[in-house]
This record gives sequence, structure tokens and C-alpha cells, in this order.
Amino acid sequence: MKITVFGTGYVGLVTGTCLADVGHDVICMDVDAAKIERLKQGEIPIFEPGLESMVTRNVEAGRLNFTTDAREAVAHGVLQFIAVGTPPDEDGSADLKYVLAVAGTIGEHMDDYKVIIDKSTVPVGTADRVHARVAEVLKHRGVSVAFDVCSNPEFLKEGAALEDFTRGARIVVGTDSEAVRERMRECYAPYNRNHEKLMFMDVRAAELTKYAANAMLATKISFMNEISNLAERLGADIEEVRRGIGSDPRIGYHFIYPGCGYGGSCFPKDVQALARTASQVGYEAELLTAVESVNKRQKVTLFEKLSRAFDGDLAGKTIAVWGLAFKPNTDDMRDAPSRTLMEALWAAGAKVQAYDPEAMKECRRIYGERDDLVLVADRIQAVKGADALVVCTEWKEFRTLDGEWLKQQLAFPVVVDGRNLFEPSAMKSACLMYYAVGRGDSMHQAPEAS
Ligand SMILES: NC(=O)C1=CN([C@@H]2O[C@H](COP(=O)(O)OP(=O)(O)OC[C@H]3O[C@@H](n4cnc5c(N)ncnc54)[C@H](O)[C@@H]3O)[C@@H](O)[C@H]2O)C=CC1
Ligand SMILES: O=C(O)[C@H]1O[C@H](OP(=O)(O)OP(=O)(O)OC[C@H]2O[C@@H](n3ccc(=O)[nH]c3=O)[C@H](O)[C@@H]2O)[C@H](O)[C@@H](O)[C@@H]1O
Repeated sequence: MKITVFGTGYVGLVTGTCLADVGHDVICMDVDAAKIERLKQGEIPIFEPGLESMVTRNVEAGRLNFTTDAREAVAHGVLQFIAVGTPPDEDGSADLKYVLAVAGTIGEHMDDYKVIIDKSTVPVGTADRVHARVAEVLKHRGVSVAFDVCSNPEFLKEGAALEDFTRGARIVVGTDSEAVRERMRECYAPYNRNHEKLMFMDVRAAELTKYAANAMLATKISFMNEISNLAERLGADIEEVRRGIGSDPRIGYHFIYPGCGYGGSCFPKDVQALARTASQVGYEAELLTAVESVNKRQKVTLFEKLSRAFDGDLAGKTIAVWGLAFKPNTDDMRDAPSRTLMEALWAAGAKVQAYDPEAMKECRRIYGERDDLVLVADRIQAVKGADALVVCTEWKEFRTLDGEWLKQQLAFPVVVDGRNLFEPSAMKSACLMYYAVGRGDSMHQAPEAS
């Protein structure tokens, strides 16, 4: 099938590349000329495992092309995927200006039937707005061309994007048109061989499904972070509690890892946007507001623990930071807990000595050159000469740690672990002061037995 994808970010590039990989003829269009130029040269602007080789083989096979030319892009595909950003507006609602700009572009150039597909995460009612924008532009041009708009939200995770796209649990399509159903079945047929993954529903249900999924996952995380803060104060080990509740199939082990708060480009903005949607229809979404505020508080806990370990005086201290990305296997630092930590450290007069396997370039892009940020080549150099260590991201290479060795590197034996990577007993026997998440650390007094 001929397919056009607008936007070559995490979702657009993965969608276009995976669809080309199963034999479709794909053009990806972006307004960012520099990005398109890099893609044409075979350079991938993001780090996503497996993506580079998949892009290369499909470009070489002639099935995947990149352009900034809107006319060429619209003329190409019968399917027109919109996969541009939907960042938060000032009031937290999703800003639809990029989505509606693409709708306008499609309306401007289309001359035959198109299925316009909202792949971006968009509030309920957006398909209607996209439809109205295209119709308005066509009317302005004085032409009449048939088209449909459907919703096909994306559920991939960064760092596992190819696996999630090609082997995802479900493919949700919101439409009331049989013509659209038929074309979407054809588009996704290569991914729909073993069992039926396509779920057709009405447009509004599909739009809400995406927000409900992200909000549910974020709720699980905030719930566990809340319980971990309690565990700390009660002298219980949250890791045992996690195993204890995860074994109940009604709860499950996924997304109940306590940590330093969820980050990334989606959970924070989507929980906020859904709460905003609720208030627009006169409903106060109390749970969503709590999920968000628990997360905000959790992001500050790394700094608070460190600050307490140094009696509130971090001025002049050098803090080693392991992990800058919001999660492993990505270079994305959007809303990463490491940013909350580093910004608080700088405000307190401390210096950061950081290492991340993939996100160093991104970190430099965000913060530029500054005296209080030293980016080093590996995790060992990060702790050399540092006063304390904080773990922000659970990259595999951080999982083994020789406590004795670490103690010799650090000026103070303080380790704050935002991802519960290490065994408290091993840290203790190396005489390290080890502060994990919800593991009954020494900062809170357990209640005395009466
Ligand atoms: N990042 C993720 O893991 C996931 C993101 N989503 C959703 O997918 C959407 C896209 O997210 P990302 O890919 O992360 O965004 P991104 O910010 O990485 O990429 C968006 C791209 O769209 C381009 N763009 C903007 N206006 C354009 C236009 N008029 N025509 C063509 N291209 C244009 C930008 O230049 C940029 O390259 C968002 O709604 C997001 O919530 C959904 C599932 C997963
Ligand atoms: O809409 C989106 O953009 C995507 O958002 C998330 O994917 P992503 O943000 O890429 O990454 P996750 O693996 O979900 O992690 C998000 C954050 O939650 C944190 N997390 C995750 C799981 C957990 O148990 N505990 C926890 O703190 C991670 O460290 C990370 O900061 C969802 O998992 C995807 O299904 C969805 O498509």
C-alpha cells in the first residue's frame, strides 16, 4: 500500500519504517529540513535500538523515502498518518496546532480519496476537528474530494519501540466507516497473522483508550511510589511488598516498580491533558490530579535524600549522577527525573559529574556548557573524586557494583539509588550509606513496637 507519515519523531519514524519493512511503499514527511536531510544521509536523529539498520535496509530497498515536500507527501499515500507532536499547552491541555497544521496541508494538496489517521495522542473530539479543518480547506479551494478521518493511537514504548510496534498487544482503530476498516486491515495485515489484534471501535472510544491506558500505567507507578514512601517510614521493604502484590494476577508485576518518578514525553503530559479534558466537561478528575502530584513529589525525593545526608549543605559538593535519560535504552531526557535532580543540585551550589550511555549529547543540547556540569566517558569516571553517587536510570551496565571499590572512590560514603538496583545488605557491609526507594532506609525512624 502507498502510505504517507507526517512527522519523523519517535512515533512517525518507527511507524513509517516498520510499515515499509513489511513491504508497504512509505514516504515520511517532516517540516524539519535538517532532520530530513540527516535521514536521507542514513543518519537517525534519535537513539532507538534496531531502528538504524531497519531504516537503512528499507531506504536501500526503495520502500522508505523522506521528504519536506508536502505536495509530494499528500499525493503519495491513500493512508495519511499524522504522527506529529501534541505538547502541553499553557493550561496542560494538548496543543493541537501541529496536528491541525497537517490537516490543513492534506486539505491543500489532496486530489483523490484519502484516509487520514490520527496516530498522535489527541484529546477526544480531535478527529472531528481534523475532519472540519480538511473540509474547510477543500471548500476554500472550491473542490470536492472524499476523505475519512480515523483514530489509530500508538502504544509503543521508547527503547522497545520496534518490538512494541511489530508485536504489540493490540491495534486500536476508531472509525465508523467500512471503507476505513478495510484499508486499515490491509495496512496492518502483516502484524495480524497469529491472532486478531485489530480492535475496531468508535472514534471517541479509541481516542479515550489511549489516554486511559497511559493514565492507568501512570497511576500504578504513582500508587507504588506512594506505598514506597510509606514503607520507608514504617521500616518495610517495598521490594518485598512489590513481589508480594505482583504475584496476584489481578495486580501483576508490570509497572509497579517504585522509583524516582515517571518521566518521558508522554505520561506527564497525558495525565495532565486528560485531567484538563475532564475539567472542560465539568468533571473534576481527582485521581488523575493526585497521580500527577504524587509524581511531582517523587521526583524531588532524590535531592531530598541527598540533602539530608549532607545536613542540607550541598554547596561545593560534587555529585556523581549515573543515568540521564528518563528510562534505559533511549537518549530522551524529556521530563527525566535526572533533570529535577540536577537543577536542584545546581540551585544548592553543587556540581554534577554525570554519565549516561546514550543521553550525553542530549544533555549538552539542553544545558549547554556550564561549569557545574561535567559529562564524563563512563560510570567509573563519574564517581572519581565525587562526594556522593545518585542513580537516576536503571541502565544494565549500572547493575553490578562493587561496594568496597565505590567506597574508595567517594569522598563521602553516600549512595542514593532512585531505581533500587542494589542489595541494601551488600551496600551496608561495604560501609556505604545507602538510600534506596522505600527500603526502610535510615532516614526515617520505624515505629517502636509497643
Ligand atoms: N514518544 C513516544 O514514545 C510516543 C508518543 N506518542 C504520541 O505521538 C505523537 C508524536 O510523538 P513523538 O514522535 O514523540 O514526537 P516528536 O516530537 O519526537 O516528533 C514530532 C515530529 O513532528 C514534526 N512536525 C511538526 N509539525 C509538522 C508538520 N506540520 N508536518 C510534518 N511534520 C511535522 C516535528 O518536526 C518532529 O520531527 C505525540 O502525540 C505523542 O504523545 C504516542 C506513543 C508513544
Ligand atoms: O504514549 C506514550 O508515549 C507511551 O508512554 C509510555 O512509554 P514510555 O514513556 O516510552 O516509557 P515507559 O516504559 O512507559 O516509562 C515511562 C516512565 O515510567 C517509569 N516507570 C515505568 C514502569 C515502572 O514500573 N516504574 C516506573 O517508574 C519509567 O522509568 C519512565 O520514567 C507507555 O508505556 C507506552 O505504552 C505509550 O505508548
